Amino acid sequence: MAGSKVAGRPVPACVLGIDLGTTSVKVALLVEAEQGQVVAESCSRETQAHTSSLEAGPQGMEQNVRRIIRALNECLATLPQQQLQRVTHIGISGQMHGIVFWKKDKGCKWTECGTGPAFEPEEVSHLITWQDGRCSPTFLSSLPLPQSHISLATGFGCATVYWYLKKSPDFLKSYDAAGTIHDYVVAMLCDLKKPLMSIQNAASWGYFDSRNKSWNTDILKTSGFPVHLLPEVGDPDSIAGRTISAWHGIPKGAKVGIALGDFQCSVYSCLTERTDAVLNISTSAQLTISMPPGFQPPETPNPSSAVTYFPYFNGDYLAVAASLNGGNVLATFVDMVARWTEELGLQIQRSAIYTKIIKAALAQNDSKLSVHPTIFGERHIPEQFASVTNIAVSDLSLGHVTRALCRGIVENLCSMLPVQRLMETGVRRILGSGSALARNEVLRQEVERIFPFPVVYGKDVDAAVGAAMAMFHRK
Ligand SMILES: Nc1ncnc2c1ncn2[C@@H]1O[C@H](COP(=O)(O)OP(=O)(O)O)[C@@H](O)[C@H]1O
Ligand SMILES: O=C(CO)[C@@H](O)[C@H](O)[C@H](O)[C@H](O)COP(=O)(O)O
Repeated sequence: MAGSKVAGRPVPACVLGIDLGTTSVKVALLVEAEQGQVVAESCSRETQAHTSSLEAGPQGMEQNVRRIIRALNECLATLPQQQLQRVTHIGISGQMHGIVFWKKDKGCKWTECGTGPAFEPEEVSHLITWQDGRCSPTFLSSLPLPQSHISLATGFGCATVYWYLKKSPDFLKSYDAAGTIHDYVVAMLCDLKKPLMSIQNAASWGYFDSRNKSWNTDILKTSGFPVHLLPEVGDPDSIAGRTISAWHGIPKGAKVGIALGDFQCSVYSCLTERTDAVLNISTSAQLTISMPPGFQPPETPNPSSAVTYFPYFNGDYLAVAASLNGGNVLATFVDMVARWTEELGLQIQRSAIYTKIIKAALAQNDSKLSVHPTIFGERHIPEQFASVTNIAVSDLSLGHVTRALCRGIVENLCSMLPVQRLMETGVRRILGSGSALARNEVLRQEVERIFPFPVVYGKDVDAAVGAAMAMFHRK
């Protein structure tokens, strides 16, 4: 059942948007209304998917795909059946750069659950995420030079494949398909024999030439890279296929869009003016501005540059300060407080710690502490870790430290893409997105102090909304 028509094509009645993030899964149901698309329902669930890496040890950052899909199923099970039965299109986004391997025809099995058929992962590897640190700078420099405008970094899909090829080759022999976690979900829903990947995600894997939209196949083949694992690549507005089964009440045959980058979808959910800058703080953090139509990134990257150019929609690019240090810094601080508390013999829920540190920081309007928060390094300076300076005995309360930490996260992003450059490019407004921002008033206060522009906030399901909107707006 479709709504009105646009350019002769029936407009979807109801679209499901999904975001498979690093910390949580978000889903959103969008319906056509007079004022445009509106969010009728949404849900988020933490995945708790972090798991140890058998091959890479402490440098590995891997997630259990079964837990990610379980969180997705839990989210969908909360949505009203009568709405799901109206879904005609599904837009899917997720954490970029990472890689999942699976065995073709055995990637999942479909079973009956409370809300109809659903799939469960079968012969699937862990997700090696964008936070993975197994590829040291020395290892990366031993690899062939990519023909791409984006510098190769640890946690990028192709770098991870090279690591397995050289350090654990038997691992690769078990699989004959690969993609990001959201490419995996698209492939399972549509029973794709060959995974399909959007330019947005291909650019995040490395060894991808965005200009001619192709993998560096010759470079990769010459070095023994298993090119059969590389997905087919398609434009961001492509339809990957149709669902092969009813899914949580969504009718069989629903159109599924090619999987998209989460940060591009977060931007797409709110960016309306070219004078807008988007600040997304989720597990990671990105500060982004639009590049002019027709912009093409330089042929070769500047590895020391903190700004990269990421494919967006319709051939456009975004200039992005993509920090590895966002909400994950706060999550690590909360985890540290929890562990210290447990060592002192007390138990306190991490959710309670978030509430208390935010409340303490709201009561502490300023702090002279200076926190450089890069506990995860940054891609352009991987070995510069965090530091705290100007520590006075008067500034040691939980409130001081939390306020300084929130300010440091925002200042770090501004050191990568300075306010001065935003002003020079004509930015007039900051659009805020991501759960870490939506759930933390101190972080919002520090954003509003640091940026000399009005700040407008989205919801905490922005990338899921953006993925759904992209389906509505397909040409
Ligand atoms: N109870 C909470 N209160 C405030 N912030 C929280 C809370 N729980 C998690 N967060 C923040 O939210 C971040 C995760 O945001 P989310 O949008 O779920 O990430 P992603 O999109 O990467 O999966 C965490 O890194 C943490 O900083
Ligand atoms: O690192 C970059 C871009 O290079 C980020 O924009 C990247 O998309 C994100 O870190 C990952 O997609 C993870 O996003 P999230 O889970 O933090 O929302």
